[in-house]
Amino acid sequence: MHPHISKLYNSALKPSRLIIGLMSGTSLDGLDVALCKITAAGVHTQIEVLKFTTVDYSDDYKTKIKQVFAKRECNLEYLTLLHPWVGKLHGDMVNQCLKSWQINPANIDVIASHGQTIYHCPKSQHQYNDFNNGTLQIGDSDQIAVTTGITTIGDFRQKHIAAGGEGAPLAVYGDYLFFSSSDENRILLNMGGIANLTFLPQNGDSSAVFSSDIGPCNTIMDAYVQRYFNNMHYDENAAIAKAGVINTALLTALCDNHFLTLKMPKTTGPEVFNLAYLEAAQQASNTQKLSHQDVMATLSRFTAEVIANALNTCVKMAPNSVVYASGGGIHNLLLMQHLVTLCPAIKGFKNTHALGVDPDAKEAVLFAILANECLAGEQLHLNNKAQGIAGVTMGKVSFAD
Ligand SMILES: Nc1ncnc2c1ncn2[C@@H]1O[C@H](COP(=O)(O)OP(=O)(O)OP(=O)(O)O)[C@@H](O)[C@H]1O
Ligand SMILES: CC(=O)N[C@H]1[C@@H]2OC[C@@H](O2)[C@@H](O)[C@@H]1O[C@H](C)C(=O)O
Repeated sequence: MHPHISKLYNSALKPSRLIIGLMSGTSLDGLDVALCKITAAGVHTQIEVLKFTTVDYSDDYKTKIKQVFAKRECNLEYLTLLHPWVGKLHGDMVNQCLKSWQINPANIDVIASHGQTIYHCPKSQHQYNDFNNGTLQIGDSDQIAVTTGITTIGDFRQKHIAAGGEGAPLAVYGDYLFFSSSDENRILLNMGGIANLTFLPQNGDSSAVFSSDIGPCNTIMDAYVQRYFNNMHYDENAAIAKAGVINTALLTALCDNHFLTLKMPKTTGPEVFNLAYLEAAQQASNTQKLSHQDVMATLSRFTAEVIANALNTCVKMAPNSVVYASGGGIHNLLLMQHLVTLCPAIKGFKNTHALGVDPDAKEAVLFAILANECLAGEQLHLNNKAQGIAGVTMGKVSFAD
């Protein structure tokens, strides 16, 4: 047996493992790095987040990714070169974290790497009859493994697609295993570039559990700020949006979209919800001349209405649901205020801190859970046909040597 196989086998047999979860989301703000101690697997999973940080991306990284990100057409040579380059960079970032945390890489069982989504293409969003669902993440795991010397599990989304899913949201697995409760109906709401939710009814009926993208959260607002405000990545504390007035005509045009009418579960991305989407809505509502503040105020309300519709659909199925939010959008208090106003039937808005997980770390932790399942899990029986997720174990293994 090759030594790397026996090392992996031994990791799988251990009562607990040290796993580094890596998440690079659609907002392109940085690489989230969560060092987790995960004990057991499946419904017995226990997690301790030992360290968490976000390693900020340089402007150079953002510029390079934006050459291809969510674009229907791109330079294939550039994309081919970006794939190993991003992997190497993520590996370097992990090394930098381990050094500053004074942790010996030999003590880490595996790295769980999400990679950088470049294009997400569910069937509902493309016109090719011959093709089903597709999604593409770059940042090759072999590069991470070789750079860090740590076995790396990556490319999680492809198995979900192979099993009939859309490749997202994968949050449902970790959310179900770790955040389900027999005491309350829960909705785990992630507010990143795209908003998604996992519905966890308290009756423990796994066939009712589902996860779905909702629509845009920060993605259009971030793109707008980046286009019109020099050196700003996002509207910090909603300062711009708060100075504006909601425009009803633009709001109505923004809400008029096919994806938003589809039933959950469904997935989407910045391929649909982007500046072109806003510009089309402005044209349709003849609101091209609004101030930046009014546009941002309207986008904020639009985001809140889209998320509120999804939450209100869930709360009809599970009264007294409590929302546990995560992701950068929770820091946008204007958005959160709108949500509370629009969702009177939600029993409470909390964040995942209340459940023991830093809301900014949650997605990175979820990928550590998926890697743990890949190593030590048993077949999952969610029996959830609507989602097409029953019993798949995700991730591809890259060895360092
Ligand atoms: N103080 C703040 N005020 C307003 N918005 C904020 C604040 N802090 C973070 N954000 C928003 O959160 C975003 C980052 O969120 P996050 O890191 O969860 O996204 P992501 O993981 O890249 O997205 P996804 O989950 O869709 O892949 C920022 O781009 C910004 O829009
Ligand atoms: C294709 C892709 O990268 N999708 C992301 C994105 O960011 C949020 C939302 O859209 C979600 O579907 C997904 O990420 C989370 C981690 C998920 O799969 O659960």
